[in-house]
Amino acid sequence: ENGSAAAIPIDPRFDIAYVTPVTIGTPPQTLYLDFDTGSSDLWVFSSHTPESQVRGQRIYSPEKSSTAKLLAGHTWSILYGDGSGSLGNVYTDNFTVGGVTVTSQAVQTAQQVSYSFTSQSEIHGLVGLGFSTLNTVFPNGQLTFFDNAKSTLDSPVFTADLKWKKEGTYDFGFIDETKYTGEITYLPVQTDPGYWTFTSSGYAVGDGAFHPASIVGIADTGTSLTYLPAEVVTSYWGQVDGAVDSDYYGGYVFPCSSKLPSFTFGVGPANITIPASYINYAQITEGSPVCFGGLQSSSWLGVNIWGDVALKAAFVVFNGANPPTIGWAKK
Ligand SMILES: N#Cc1c(N)n[nH]c1N1CCCC1
Repeated sequence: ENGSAAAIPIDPRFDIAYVTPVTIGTPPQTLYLDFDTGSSDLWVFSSHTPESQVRGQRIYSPEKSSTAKLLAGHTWSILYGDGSGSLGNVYTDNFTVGGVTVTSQAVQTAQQVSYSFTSQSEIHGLVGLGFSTLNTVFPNGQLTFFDNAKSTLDSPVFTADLKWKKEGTYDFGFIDETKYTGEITYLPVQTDPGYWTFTSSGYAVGDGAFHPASIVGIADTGTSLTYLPAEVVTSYWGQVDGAVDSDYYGGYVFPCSSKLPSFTFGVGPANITIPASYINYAQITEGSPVCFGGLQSSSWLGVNIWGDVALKAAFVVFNGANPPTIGWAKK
């Protein structure tokens, strides 16, 4: 059975993250979760989360679900690259997204969440869509929703059609030809250690010359911005009057009134152009004349990340066949 679900920006001012409605258990409990191709744990705010750490989030209560089963002796603990994290225990239960149901999905219930999760009331947990090798459940790692659902889908794929300041969609099991233009270019994926890792063929700043390069990075729906090698972002921000790489603000900032160039990245023989508006990410604070860039350096990260700023410029196919590939199309 195939499916389709909304990817809703959690903030109307800028695309910090997207959430998607899911139902868990019997009778169904609806939560809005962050679908994240950069991790592989499905965890939720729950009746096991201390009240002091819950601030408006919906919670999953396994004790209210007749189909919930404790996965005895199993725990989990995850730390994300931005320093946020969570931990807890594990149940299996019915899990449905956009009409696709997995009857015994490992649902990781949070017993602790870090403050950055407590402070974001619109995100009720995560659905990891990375490879199951990254799952943190101990002693036995669990399968992602996609790995569990794959065999029931017409095709072992899911697609991401994220949008700038608008609602997009995640589709499961099929490729909707109405969502893109031209051809889809498929690239090989390196599945070790478990991210959707691919190699971009280069970049161009605005209408400038294309610079062939091999940029190895991960396609990560759970990261707001895009983080690329210093030489790439330096050549981009070098074209913007008043842009500086600020220690104070933790990245490239620029006068909000500046005209930004677009950014084009290569996908095999094809390319995707990120409009300048997507790179004019947000004012530092409400009403500030200083704006934060959507393109930042990856040098302190140790990995290049094609986050939402890049993904929303394309229609992206996450092909879970053997071997997996990743497809990119203009839209
Ligand atoms: N850091 C980080 C990160 C990432 N690279 N992918 N998803 C992430 N998060 C999901 C929720 C919090 C951080």
